[in-house]
This record gives sequence, structure tokens and C-alpha cells, in this order.
Amino acid sequence: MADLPGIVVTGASGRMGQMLARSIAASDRARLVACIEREGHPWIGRDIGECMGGAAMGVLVTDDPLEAFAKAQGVVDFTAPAATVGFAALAAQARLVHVIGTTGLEPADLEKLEAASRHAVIVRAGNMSLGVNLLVRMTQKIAAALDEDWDVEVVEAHHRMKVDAPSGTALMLGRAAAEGRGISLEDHMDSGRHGITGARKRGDIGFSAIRGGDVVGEHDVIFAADGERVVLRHLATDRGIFARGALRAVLWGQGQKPGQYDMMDVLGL
Ligand SMILES: NC(=O)C1=CN([C@@H]2O[C@H](COP(=O)(O)OP(=O)(O)OC[C@H]3O[C@@H](n4cnc5c(N)ncnc54)[C@H](O)[C@@H]3O)[C@@H](O)[C@H]2O)C=CC1
Ligand SMILES: O=C(O)C1=N[C@H](C(=O)O)C[C@H](O)C1
Repeated sequence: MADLPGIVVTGASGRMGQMLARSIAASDRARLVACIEREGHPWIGRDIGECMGGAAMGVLVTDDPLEAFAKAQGVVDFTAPAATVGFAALAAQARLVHVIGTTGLEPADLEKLEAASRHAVIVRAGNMSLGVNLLVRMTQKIAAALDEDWDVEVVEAHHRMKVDAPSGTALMLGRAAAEGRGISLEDHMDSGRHGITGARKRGDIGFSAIRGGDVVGEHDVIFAADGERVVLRHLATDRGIFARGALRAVLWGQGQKPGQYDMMDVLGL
């Protein structure tokens, strides 16, 4: 048991944090060694199992990442951009594998992650599920096979609490379509239409976001031509799919060379 990699979960009281803490504690391939929450959070100093309304797990929630990272080989981080950038610097110092599920990162944040990845392994993906990563590959292949007579639209739906749009997954899918077409997403992205937008620009990749209720995550990639449409769809109904991917990623990252990786590397897709 002591030989298994020790894993820290950040944002432990969150929707994903709780799912990750449960999944890692239940795994026979890793040990949950600490949970982190932000300073002042009511769970600090308490057992994570009891905080989640179950039996004690023997793992405390702390607001001190240095103390937590000192006893770990990996950290799984689904929090918020500012928190993730801070954790990346500390994980790099401690040479931990840092698995990042956080979305909504800006270019300046990505530069800081790039700097951290010179010293340690980072695995980052806007979606850690096997199904979505397969869909990304399919999107790339279909986009490569179709010309600009086929308009590409990415439509996503999430729960009412989600704070970023387009979702990380929608961006992965849009980027895959752009790569398939051999164009840059940044130059062809059409997001948040409103008012007199004018006709759709040929070759653009459109994004629409729905927010409501408790939707875990739904993504459609629509290829629309005159007279026909191809629709690729992924429906997430259980956050366990993301936790499974994240656990696989943190185990895969052990022993890899420092650098930035994604779920395509982990899954060999
Ligand atoms: N890549 C993937 O497969 C997935 C990514 N996500 C992303 O993960 C992130 C979190 O999602 P949810 O769990 O739904 O959000 P949430 O809001 O339920 O949880 C975030 C947690 O992070 C904590 N946190 C914020 N700043 C912190 C800090 N400085 N130190 C420690 N803890 C801190 C918050 O207190 C909160 O408990 C979002 O960016 C979301 O888009 C969510 C699901 C799957
Ligand atoms: O915030 C969420 O919930 C999710 N976020 C990720 C995203 O932005 O794509 C992954 C998943 O769709 C759930």
C-alpha cells in the first residue's frame, strides 16, 4: 500500500473534488494522501470522508499545499484558473505529476503552466473522459474529409453553476475541427452571436452554450451542408467518467519526462 503513488486532490469540496476524493480513496492503484481547499473554507482541518457525509477516510482537508505536496507523487486539480496556476508552480518545485482539469484558462495562465512544465509533468485536458477524447479524434477526421461547404457548429450544455464558456470540451472539439481543416481556430472562431450578425462567414467554426439545471455536460459537433447534416454527440451523465480519466492520467504521468501532455497521450489516441 505504501508503494502506491500518493495523490492530493485540490478543490476537495467541489463537484469534481468530491468525486475525485472518493474515486482515488477507492482505488487499489493509488493512495489519497491529502485534500486541499481554499483558506477559510469550513472543511479545513476535518476528515474528508466525514465532510462528504460518510465514514472517516483518515485524510484531512488542509489549506497548506506545501505540506500536502511533501507527502505526494501527484496532484489532481479541478479548481479555478488562478488556483491552478499557483498549484502548478508548487507542484513543479516538488516534482509532482500535476493533472489539470480546470477550464477557462487564459493565454497568460497557459504561459505559466508552460514554465512549470519545464520541471515537472503536467497532463491537462478540458475533458478527461474516454468518450470525449474519441469524439475529438472523430471530429478531426471528419473535418479533414469535408470542405467548407460544410459549416461546423459546436453546441454545449452544462449545469447552471458553470462559470466559463465556451466549455473546455467545446474548445477541444472546435480546435480539432480547425486542425482537420488546416486552419487556426483563433482566426475562425464565431462565439456568442447576438443581434444583426450578418450571414454566417464561410469557414467559421461556431460555438453556442446552454446553461441550466444539473446537466453534467453535453456536446454536439454539427457539420451542416445544403440538404444534409452530420451530428456527433457526447452525453456525460456521471462525473465519474472525468475522475476515472484523471486517475489514469496521474498514474500514467509517473516516470514521464517533464513537459505538457494531454489525454490523447495518456489514452494513446
Ligand atoms: N477536464 C475535465 O474533464 C473536467 C473539468 N471540469 C472543470 O473543473 C473545474 C471545477 O469544476 P467543479 O468541480 O464543477 O467546480 P466547483 O466550483 O464545484 O469546485 C471548485 C472547487 O475549487 C475550490 N477552490 C477554488 N480556489 C481554490 C484554491 N485557491 N485553493 C483550493 N481550492 C480552491 C473551490 O472552493 C471549490 O470547492 C472547472 O474549471 C470545470 O470546468 C469539470 C469537470 C470535468
Ligand atoms: O464545468 C463542468 O462541469 C465541466 N467542465 C468541462 C468543460 O468545460 O468542458 C468538462 C465537462 O464538460 C464538465
